[in-house]
Amino acid sequence: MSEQPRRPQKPGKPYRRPQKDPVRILAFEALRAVDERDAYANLVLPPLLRAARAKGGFDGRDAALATELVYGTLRRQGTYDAVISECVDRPLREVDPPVLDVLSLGVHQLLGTRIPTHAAVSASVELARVVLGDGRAKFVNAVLRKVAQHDLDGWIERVAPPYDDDPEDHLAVAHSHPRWVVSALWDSLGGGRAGIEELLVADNERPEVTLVARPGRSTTEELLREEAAVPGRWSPYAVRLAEGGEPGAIDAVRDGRAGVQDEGSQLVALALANAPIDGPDKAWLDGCAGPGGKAALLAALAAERGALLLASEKLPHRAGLVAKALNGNPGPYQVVVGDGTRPPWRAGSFDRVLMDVPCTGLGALRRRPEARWRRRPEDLEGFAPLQRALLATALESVRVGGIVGYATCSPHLAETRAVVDDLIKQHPNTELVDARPLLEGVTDLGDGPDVQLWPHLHGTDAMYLALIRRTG
Ligand SMILES: C[S@@+](CC[C@H](N)C(=O)[O-])C[C@H]1O[C@@H](n2cnc3c(N)ncnc32)[C@H](O)[C@@H]1O
Repeated sequence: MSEQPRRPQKPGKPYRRPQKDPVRILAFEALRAVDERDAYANLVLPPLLRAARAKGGFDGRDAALATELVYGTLRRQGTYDAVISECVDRPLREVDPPVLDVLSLGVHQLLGTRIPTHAAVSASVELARVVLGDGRAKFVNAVLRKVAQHDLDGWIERVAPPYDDDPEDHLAVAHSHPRWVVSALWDSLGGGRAGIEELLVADNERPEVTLVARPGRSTTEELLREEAAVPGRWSPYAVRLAEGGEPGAIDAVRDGRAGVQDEGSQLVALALANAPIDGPDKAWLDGCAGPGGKAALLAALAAERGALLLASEKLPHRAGLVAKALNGNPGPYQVVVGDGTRPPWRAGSFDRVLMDVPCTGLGALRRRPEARWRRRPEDLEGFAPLQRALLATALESVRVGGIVGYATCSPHLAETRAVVDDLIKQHPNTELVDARPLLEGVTDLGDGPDVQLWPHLHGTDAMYLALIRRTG
């Protein structure tokens, strides 16, 4: 018996397994960790990259792309959220966070990299198929096709209010900073549109890696023998690493004779060390020393002068990092666990004191891509009493004629000038010292006497330094 002829089947699309792209899967995992566990990208990423490289089939270029995708997506999240909002039919808070992460990664590839449009969309859809499933991959595909209709400038024109209507909101959306941060940076920077825009642009760029050759332990000549090394801009101890230079591969860094340190931090330590004082110069204090970058430079400079550095830090594990950074210092030093608001040392016992106080870190946004979204204006209220108490300790710990450096890695006026002005008023036997001449060769330092460094003007973090002499 012959079989009844079957009705020809409609040829369905054969199922194709999603293509696993290790770079994008890793980038997605890092974003999830930052989102879900409040992790820091700069801490989450290195172990993920190490594990991927150890598994094999993941080279330096893959690592560079994964890093760019994670950092770029986080930095530009404000702009990208505004774009995605225009392309989905519900409020963003109703989009599942993992879906939003895949979309943001896709938007960054479309609007913030040179990856061709079709590759950016198809790689994102494949990623969605792997980590979200086929159904949601269709949604990702539809949204990203809408995003691909304009470039970044085109989108900014559509989603940011015109500058003339609302300058701060325009800058916030266009340059992906929270509005309150734009406002605070602008207050501190002063000036018109050009300066603040340059600053916001600089905050969105990847900072160079800068090394410090700790005096007496290494030299810039030694570091400059590295292939990727070029001289620093301002600090006589600084060497910059061009793209691709790996500090961990440098002997002097591995054995602590040199370290990774932004030039702004080097300048702060140098200015304090070089400020003129009369009388003895034997005892130096770093009252907020962890993790020890400035302490290591100060200790090396102190050693050249036969002075001792006491490095104090409240948190034991951070004091441990200080001890590691100072290990091998050619001169005398001591590391103690101590609360700077209840100092275990006698008043008036130091010739030089650094208080590099805990702060919002708004001056280091280049390095911590997610920090701008985590900080809240209320954080300032939390830091204010601690910053004042620590500066008060510094002013009491220094001897008459000695010098205090008050530093923050934030340019927010509430953490810089407001603290210094209050404390000078409360301690009549103190005076501000012009810090500018102590930053030799550094330009654009404003009216003084304190100093505010800026990423767009100096290529450094936005470090602040006030030098204060105790006069009685
Ligand atoms: C901005 S960081 C200092 C960075 C350090 N100077 C460097 O260059 O590596 C501030 C440090 O102060 C510490 N700290 C916070 N409260 C403190 C207190 N009451 N007394 C002493 N240190 C404190 C924090 O744990 C943190 O390590």
